[in-house]
Amino acid sequence: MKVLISGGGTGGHIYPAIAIANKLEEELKEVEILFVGTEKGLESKVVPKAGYELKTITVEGFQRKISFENVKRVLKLFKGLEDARKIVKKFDPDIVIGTGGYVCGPVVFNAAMRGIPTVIHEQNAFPGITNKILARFVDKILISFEDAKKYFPNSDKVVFTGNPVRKEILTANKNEAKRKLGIAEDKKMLLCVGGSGGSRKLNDSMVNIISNLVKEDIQFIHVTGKNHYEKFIDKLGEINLKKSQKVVDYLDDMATALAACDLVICSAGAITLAEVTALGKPSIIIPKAYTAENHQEYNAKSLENKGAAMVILEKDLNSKVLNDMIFKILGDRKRLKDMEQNSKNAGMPQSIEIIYKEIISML
Ligand SMILES: CC(=O)N[C@H]1[C@@H](OP(=O)(O)OP(=O)(O)OC[C@H]2O[C@@H](n3ccc(=O)[nH]c3=O)[C@H](O)[C@@H]2O)O[C@H](CO)[C@@H](O)[C@@H]1O
Repeated sequence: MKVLISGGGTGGHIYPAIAIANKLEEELKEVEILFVGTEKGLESKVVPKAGYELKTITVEGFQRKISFENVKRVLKLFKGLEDARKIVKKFDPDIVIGTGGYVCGPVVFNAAMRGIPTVIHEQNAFPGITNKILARFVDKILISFEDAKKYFPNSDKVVFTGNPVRKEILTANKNEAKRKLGIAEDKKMLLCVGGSGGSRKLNDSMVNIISNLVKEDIQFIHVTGKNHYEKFIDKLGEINLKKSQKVVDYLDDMATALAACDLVICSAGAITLAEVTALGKPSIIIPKAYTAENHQEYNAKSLENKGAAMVILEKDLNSKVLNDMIFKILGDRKRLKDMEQNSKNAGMPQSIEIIYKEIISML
């Protein structure tokens, strides 16, 4: 069986695609998988590292105003459509799966026009523009929040599946992970990550908190995001970190870091939250402001309402507020335990099974 998967730009579109690819490989004896992304997107690094072949096409989103840049992007879209047509024709897939991001537009559209079975997965409660357009042409729409249904008029195609989590994360074990990281099993560990690109606001607060974590001998990994790393290290200045205290630009092995930690500080990307809850981790969530329809605040509040997380809005965020919350939660065993249980209850680790069944039912 041949499966073409396309999704990209940010981790939130790429990792669900990888989770689906992993599951298809695990379940089906003979499956050939090809990814289509862009050279510029994170997928050009992440997909080959995950062991899959990636073909790239040229496509970019449009600006919300009339501009010369948009004219160039229209031309790129035509080129992207032509590249996608060639890839789909040559690979001749049995099914095409799109997980969002501009790149999957031309690929999924082309496959649908050829009569190849097509399915899209939407990670957010408020669908992205590409999925909204593709919804008219595809055979099936998989959604992760019941609320998303109202944005898709042909509701007979819509199936609620939740967000898929990679197998390596679902199967990771806390003590094993702590051993792998070479850190103490009996001491608390903090993981701080602002989505696949990092969060400048979160970095600005964390840079002042790290000296307190060092003073209190708390184990941590802080992920700055690739574009923010150098500035962060500059601002941090001379500081002696222990082996159990790390600042990195990106985590290739999220499974180990997430499994090992006792508390996560994160932004509210849908896949990050699916992973955090699949492992039942308590969290302090700082939703990124100005995301489409403010969806990160919506994601974050829904976990806070379930008692799984505490939320700090970016407008209220500063080092003191975050520092106090970290130490308050870490120092309260009962609260940590309750949040852990509530987080587990909010998780949907079975999502990948549901998605797999839906895909198979189309063949
Ligand atoms: C600013 C913005 O609009 N962000 C959107 C984007 O977020 P973003 O791309 O940040 O996506 P998520 O936070 O949902 O997921 C990030 C993914 O990257 C992985 N990861 C992250 C950092 C790292 O160092 N290593 C690593 O492996 C995480 O484990 C996770 O699998 O897509 C999400 C899903 O469509 C949306 O909900 C977010 O709102």
